[in-house]
Amino acid sequence: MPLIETTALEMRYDGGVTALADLTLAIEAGVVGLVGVNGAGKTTLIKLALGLLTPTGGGIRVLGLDPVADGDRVRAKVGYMPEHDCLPPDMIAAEFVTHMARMSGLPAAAARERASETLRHVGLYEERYRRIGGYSTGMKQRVKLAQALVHDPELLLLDEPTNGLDPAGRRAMLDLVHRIGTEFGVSVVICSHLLGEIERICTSLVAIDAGRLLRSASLSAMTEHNDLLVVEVDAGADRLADALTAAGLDVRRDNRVLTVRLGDDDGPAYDLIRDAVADLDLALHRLERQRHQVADLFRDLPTPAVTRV
Ligand SMILES: Nc1ncnc2c1ncn2[C@@H]1O[C@H](COP(=O)(O)OP(=O)(O)OP(=O)(O)O)[C@@H](O)[C@H]1O
Repeated sequence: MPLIETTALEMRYDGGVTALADLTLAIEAGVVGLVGVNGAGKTTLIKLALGLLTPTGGGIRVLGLDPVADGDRVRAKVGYMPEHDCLPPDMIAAEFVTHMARMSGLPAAAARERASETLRHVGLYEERYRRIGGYSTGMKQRVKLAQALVHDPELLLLDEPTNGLDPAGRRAMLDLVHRIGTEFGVSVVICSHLLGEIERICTSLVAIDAGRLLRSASLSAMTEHNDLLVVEVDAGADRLADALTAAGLDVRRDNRVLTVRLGDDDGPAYDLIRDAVADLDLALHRLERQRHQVADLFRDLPTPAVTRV
């Protein structure tokens, strides 16, 4: 069952802005990147998935449920980390996250225990009794993540979780999201306008632009090797390219890096490269099968539909 499935989904706001138009997609379990420039319609889709907005056309199902008719049941199974600042500055983090756990229906003692545990998971255990107003942006983002996780959801919806963070903070937040997706077995939809930033932690990507689906692709194919070998030498790449071409291989050279197309039988290419490198007495830096690039999937999208970093 897809996590989120939409059929000809349309959302027109009062005032005439069409945020989503004829959007049909299926988001499968895993860590899914929902990418698109600011204004593409990502937040609108998240709000529709949570039952916070009612579509003006088409349909949406989340974990098999209809968020319009069954919003409470959907929200019990889904954690939501909003993009905007929404934390009470005068509250202590442990109290706030406990409160959110209580709101989700946990009894008082279980809520306190679960809040501590969740704050530990997001790296705020030592700081949990401090006022949120005194936290750094990175710590606030972690509190937002903790309140989304505290009721043990099946699906997490994260709206631009790296917003406002410096590069190290962004990496740390994405590593944390990746751990949640892989170690805790929670599916995650992570919205971002930066494809290049989130692609490394995602199992699939969905790109939208102006409320329409541009591309949806699993990244499993991206982790597969293609049929090219990459060979990098310190110096003498031109001589190596000549020698390999003379030996019958299909070789391209870009400075010190050669790409060699493997035939049906890989063996001879490896042997020929090894022998040529030895004969020419070159320093070999790299010899590996090339992988597909995620960017290849999105290369032909109209710019600036997806921002790359
Ligand atoms: N409450 C609203 N009333 C009217 N228009 C809205 C409302 N909320 C969003 N919009 C418009 O709908 C479109 C999609 O906005 P949305 O916030 O869903 O995009 P987004 O991809 O999440 O971008 P961002 O990351 O900047 O929030 C935009 O043109 C936006 O201005």
